[in-house]
Amino acid sequence: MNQVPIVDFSAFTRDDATEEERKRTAAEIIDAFKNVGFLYLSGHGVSDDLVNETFNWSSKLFALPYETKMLAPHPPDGAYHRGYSGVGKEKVVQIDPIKEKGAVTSRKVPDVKESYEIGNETDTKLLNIWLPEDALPGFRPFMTKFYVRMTLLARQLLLALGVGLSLPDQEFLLKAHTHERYQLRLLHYPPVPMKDLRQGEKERIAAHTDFGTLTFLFQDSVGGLEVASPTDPATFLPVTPIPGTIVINVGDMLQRWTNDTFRSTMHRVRAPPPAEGEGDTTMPRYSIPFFISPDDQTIVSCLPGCEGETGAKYEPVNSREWSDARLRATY
Ligand SMILES: O=C(O)CCC(=O)C(=O)O
Ligand SMILES: [Fe+2]
Repeated sequence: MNQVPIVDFSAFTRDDATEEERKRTAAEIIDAFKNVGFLYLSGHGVSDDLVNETFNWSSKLFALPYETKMLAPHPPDGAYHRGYSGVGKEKVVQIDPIKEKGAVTSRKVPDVKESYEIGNETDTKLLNIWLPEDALPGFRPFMTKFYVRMTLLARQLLLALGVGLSLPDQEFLLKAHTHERYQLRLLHYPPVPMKDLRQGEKERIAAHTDFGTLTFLFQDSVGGLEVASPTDPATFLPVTPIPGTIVINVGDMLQRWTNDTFRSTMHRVRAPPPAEGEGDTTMPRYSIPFFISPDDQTIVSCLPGCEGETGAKYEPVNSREWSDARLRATY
């Protein structure tokens, strides 16, 4: 059974949506984030054509020769998360998001993936690292357009959270994300021997939590994404691709903001489910996460209404200092 719920977002965003419908949809999102930390969003308004086109650009990018991709190299500083990283460059490690006392697992086995990171084109501090235009003509304007489209969806989701959490200012979270210093990530997991993935000798992406506010993830039809079970965190459940949906999950920052009311759930990418006539090697897999994080220097402290019986569990933290420390640990 698929335990990750599907939420139809059109009942929140439709022009003629009633107050009742908006509240009900927001409540469904809150429930999913409390119980699982993941949901599938349907009715999100990002057209299939646009998503398909984005995947097409992504496969064109990764099909370029390595030397060409390296014309837009990710800087050595992990906190400058822009540009291209080749297979084996990034090693996802899990850091305790709560205690911040360093790595929980000391795993430093490289993931079998390559990635390309894109930020806000209007950001004057963290500039994007693009390929020369003639290496892949049209890529930059397209990705810039897609990025902007995703910021619109992020705004609607942040507003829905304000409604669902009954925040005194429903736009509170929206207002903490005005600079839109988000991150669009193109991921390519090249083919690997099936047995390596099945036996856990290699991973496409090791178990981790995301560290921002929310992640919006588009995945192709290959499969392999797994999420820790809400009832037994040692067991991972498949997040089977559902066409037309976006997988959305809570990041560590939002878990902390909500005083652990929401769950920032561990997830990973392993072997796709066994397929008939499968060979010795997995299919390549492409996915496109879009990460949203608060504005720099946002002080993240318990949201009103999330105190519960214990009161605020955590000291306020500065969002930028916190996430830079995590990013650096990944490189
Ligand atoms: O490729 C995927 O499906 C997941 C990617 C992911 O979890 C991440 O980039 O943080
Ligand atoms: Fe992730």
